[in-house]
Amino acid sequence: MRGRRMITGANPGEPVIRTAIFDLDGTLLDSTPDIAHAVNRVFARHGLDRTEPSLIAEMVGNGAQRLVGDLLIRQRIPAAPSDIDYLTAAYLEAYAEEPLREGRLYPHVAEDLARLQALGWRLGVCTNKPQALTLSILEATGLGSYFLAVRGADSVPARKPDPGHLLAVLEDLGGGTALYVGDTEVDEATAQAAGVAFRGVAWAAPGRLSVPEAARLSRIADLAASSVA
Ligand SMILES: O=C(O)COP(=O)(O)O
Repeated sequence: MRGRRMITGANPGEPVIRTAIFDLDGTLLDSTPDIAHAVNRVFARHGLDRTEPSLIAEMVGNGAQRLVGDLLIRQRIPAAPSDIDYLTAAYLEAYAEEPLREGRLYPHVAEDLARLQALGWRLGVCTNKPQALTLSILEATGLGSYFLAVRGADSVPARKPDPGHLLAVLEDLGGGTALYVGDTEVDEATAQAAGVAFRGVAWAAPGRLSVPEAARLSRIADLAASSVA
């Protein structure tokens, strides 16, 4: 064991899990204000409607392209794939200018990741954000050093809910048994398809998870206490 403290499973003989992979938006970081700011800025430039951040929070999780496409559908704007490509590129460019404007880590995230790391956990990120933006945000929030593997949507052949996305992060971490921690149905479906145990966070937006509230993590550090699948 690499950690200073021995973690034992609930029942003797059950495997002890010390690998955790995290979703980013809505799980580690409340990025809704920054996503909303960037996408609304670009939409306004093209005479399109503004969308309330609270509604955007319900739509994030399937990547930038899908968010832009879904916002256009909501506004009943017929758009060719090339229009969606163009607006997505403009949105991501605007976002990259201010990767951390008003976005904030959820309470205790940094200290809890530090605790898991100190206990010898291998930690990774599996997000549908683009890789470069993900790395900028991890650096800006000071979380970068906790993760041994990070994969954004454009660093794999197919993004979440394709199980290959999560499994690529797990392979980067050396394989074995892991937990995936997320806040949306996309994360839940990805974990299920990959055969990885899932933990939902207590601060997920209403209606996005089927995991009962009582079974959700109220703190990330709670993973250390329930590390058996
Ligand atoms: O959809 C996105 O842009 C990112 O979402 P995720 O970090 O929850 O995967």
